[in-house]
Parts: sequence; C-alpha cells; structure tokens
Amino acid sequence: MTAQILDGKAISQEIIAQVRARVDARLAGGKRAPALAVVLVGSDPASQVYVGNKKRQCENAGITSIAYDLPAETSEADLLALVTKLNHDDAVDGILVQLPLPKHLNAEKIIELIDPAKDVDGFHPYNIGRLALKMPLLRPCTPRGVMTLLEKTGIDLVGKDAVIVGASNIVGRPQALELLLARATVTVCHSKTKDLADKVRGADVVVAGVGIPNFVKGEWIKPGAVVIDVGINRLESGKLCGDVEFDVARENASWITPVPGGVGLMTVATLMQNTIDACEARGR
Ligand SMILES: Nc1nc(=O)c2c([nH]1)NC[C@@H]1CN(c3ccc(C(=O)N[C@@H](CCC(=O)O)C(=O)O)cc3)C=[N+]21
Ligand SMILES: [Mg+2]
Repeated sequence: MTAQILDGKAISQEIIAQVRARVDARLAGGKRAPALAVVLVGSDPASQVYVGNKKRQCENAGITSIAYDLPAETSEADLLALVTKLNHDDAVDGILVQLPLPKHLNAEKIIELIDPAKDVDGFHPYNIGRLALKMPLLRPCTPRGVMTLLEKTGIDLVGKDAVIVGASNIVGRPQALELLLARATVTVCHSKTKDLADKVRGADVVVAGVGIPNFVKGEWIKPGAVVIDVGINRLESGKLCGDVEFDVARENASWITPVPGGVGLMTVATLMQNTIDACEARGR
C-alpha cells in the first residue's frame, strides 16, 4: 500500500478562507477586524520564519497583526508589563508570545499572565484544563489543526488505537486530550517508554512530535495506519524533515502528512481560527 497524502496545504487554505469569510461578515456589519498581537523576543531564525508565516496568513485572513519585536535582552519585568498592557487593550483579541523564549525568561510565568480569553495559543493552564474536562474553549493550535486535518479528510477516530510519540506541553499532551475527546483510545509515549516500536506497531493512528529527524521508523507503521508527523527538523542541507521516516512509512500507511506542507500549515491556519473565535467570544 502507498499512503495518500494528508493535504495540509489545501485544507489550511480552506480554513483560512472560512476565517476570511467570518472577518468579511464582521466588516460588512460595521465591526472592526480581529487583532492579533505577535510577540517575538530575540532573533532565533526558525522563530522568525514561523512568525513571518503567521503575519502573512493574518493578511490572507483579514486579521490585523500587531508585531512586537523585542531584543533578546528584554527583561522579564518588561515582557510581563507588555502582556499586562495587551491584556487590558480592548482592541487586542489574541496574544501570542513566540516560544522558545531566551533562557533568562520564565515561559510558564509569562503564559500564565496572558488573559485566558486572549490565549490564542491555548497554552494557559485554564485553557488546557478546559480541554481536559471536555469543555474546550481556546485549544492549542497544533493538536486542533491535526484534528481538523483528520476531520476534513473524513478519517474516523472512534475506538481507534492512537499512539502519540512525545509528551510535550504544546504537542503530545494536548494531542492526547483532543484524541480522547474524539473517542480514540490513547497511549502517550515518551523518552522512558519501553518497547516503543511495539507500541507504534499496534497503532491505527500515530502522531509523532519529538523533534528528532526520522525517529519513528517506517517499518514500525502498521499496514493501513494513519501517520501524523508534527516534527519540523531543519537538516544541515537546509531541507526540512519530520520525525517519521517518510519514504518507508508511506509504503505501510493509508494516510500520511508531508513535512513541509502538512501539520505546520495547519498550526498557522488554526491560529487564525482561534483569533476570530477569541474575538467573537469576547463579544467584540
Ligand atoms: N507561542 C508559540 N506558538 C506556536 O504555535 C509555536 C511556537 N510558539 N513556537 C514554535 C512552534 C512551531 N510552529 C510552527 C509554525 C509554522 C510552521 C510552518 O509554517 N511550517 C511550514 C514550513 C515552514 C518552513 O519552511 O520552515 C510547513 O510545515 O509546511 C511550522 C511550525 C509554531 N509554533
Ligand atoms: Mg508541516
């Protein structure tokens, strides 16, 4: 079997067009465009690429993006003060603080200060708690984007065995909550998991988010499984690759996401969705 490609490019464009239609309806009704504050501290090259993509998709979606490009030496007090100001600014619907932050800044403290109603990354403990309790409000962009990709492709998850490789706060853990909400049976694997290959071999759905190129071997993929690769690793050649050994996995899977052109694009499209959701939920 050769897997079909889960088309993050087409589906992300569809999502952005849907957001655009909602924005246009607001404008036609005399309301303002939704506004997203994008805070970037320092000049990490990968972060600059992602933030650039977010700003570009804001334009396509009709969302106003407000860039705060701060020097790497920004103090925690200054960053906390900026978040407080954005929390109180009625013209700001979403606040995104790009991660990773420079080491002298405590990311947890900064995320916890963001008003949960403006937390379009869905990283605040309040929003993660809501998702854990089956009453999601703002949901983390990457896992929500993965669910959209599966839904729009017509892949049924009820009762399926899902194995997640990686237990991070921004991918693995919230992905487990999303898949559980969709009534899959979920296993979360991490660096101490024993017999990882066997866990993956049993999976109907595999989600890889560890940040190591080709970590999940193609030979582990059960015939007909769905493979979601959240990894984005830049090789020395400059090429991007995922966490899954793509060419071999593709021969076993029924569906697989490419890197680039898969989950990364869905992450950005979902950020646009979360921003208009936040704007509407705030009653603006
Ligand atoms: N507060 C915060 N929120 C995030 O959502 C967040 C973050 N910090 N830190 C880093 C990760 C990573 N991330 C991606 C965004 C776009 C692509 C993306 O556009 N990927 C393209 C290619 C990009 C390229 O060419 O490098 C693709 O996969 O086709 C990927 C990954 C958001 N993240
Ligand atoms: Mg991608």
